[in-house]
Amino acid sequence: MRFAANLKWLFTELPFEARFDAAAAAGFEGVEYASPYDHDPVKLAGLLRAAGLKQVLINTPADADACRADGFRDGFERAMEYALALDAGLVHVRAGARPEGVSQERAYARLITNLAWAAEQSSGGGVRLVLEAQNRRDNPGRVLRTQAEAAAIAEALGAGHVGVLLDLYHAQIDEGDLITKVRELLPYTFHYQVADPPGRHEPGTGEIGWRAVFAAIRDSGYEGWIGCEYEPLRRTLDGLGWIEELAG
Ligand SMILES: O=C(O)[C@@H](O)C(=O)CO
Ligand SMILES: [Mg+2]
Repeated sequence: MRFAANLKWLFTELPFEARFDAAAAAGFEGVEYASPYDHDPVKLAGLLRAAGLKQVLINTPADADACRADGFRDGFERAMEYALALDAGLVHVRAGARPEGVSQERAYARLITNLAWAAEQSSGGGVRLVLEAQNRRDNPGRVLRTQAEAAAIAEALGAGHVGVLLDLYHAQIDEGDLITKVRELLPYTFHYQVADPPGRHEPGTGEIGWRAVFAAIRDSGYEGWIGCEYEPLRRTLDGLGWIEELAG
């Protein structure tokens, strides 16, 4: 299994630019971070190259949620520019939270319309899009509510390059039954992220049975990356033993 360091969450003991080398020195071959937009893409590409790292995933900009009527298209185009500059294979298209005064049904319809447009814009370009259903406790008002909804949208769009980011932290909080999800969502799962609830720290610090879950991922034949998107309990390096212990 291939683990990517999420540089928004890991190695925060260091300034952002220094996290690339730190991740590579710790043995990571890939990195992800939600928002590259405060940085020059050429500079980011140089940091990746110098550290010998692959950029695995970025998000669409935080002010361009796909459930909104305004701003999405410009934000998506910006995300695609960064994805191409960084050679990022995956763009997480943020579904976002229902705008005030807008019904769930209307926001959901807007999400589908925007995603259909984004799927068409990005078809044949080598960048794949993923949808992440986030838990309702941390994300009140979120429009994409379940892992099954995310998979159903990917299926309905039928684009082939739109799939699911199965974040096991969110999935555990709202739904549980993770091993079934790993197996049933495999055709749609382009990316995983991991953290252990309730604290969102390293796997092994909370309630998930990680040995069985990682064994299910391995047995499923999943070949993508697993993003480490957790808040280290102490220093990042001190907490990396779970990779060998639970997923080795
Ligand atoms: O799970 C999360 O919070 C992230 O993957 C994210 O993309 C936040 O928008
Ligand atoms: Mg996530």
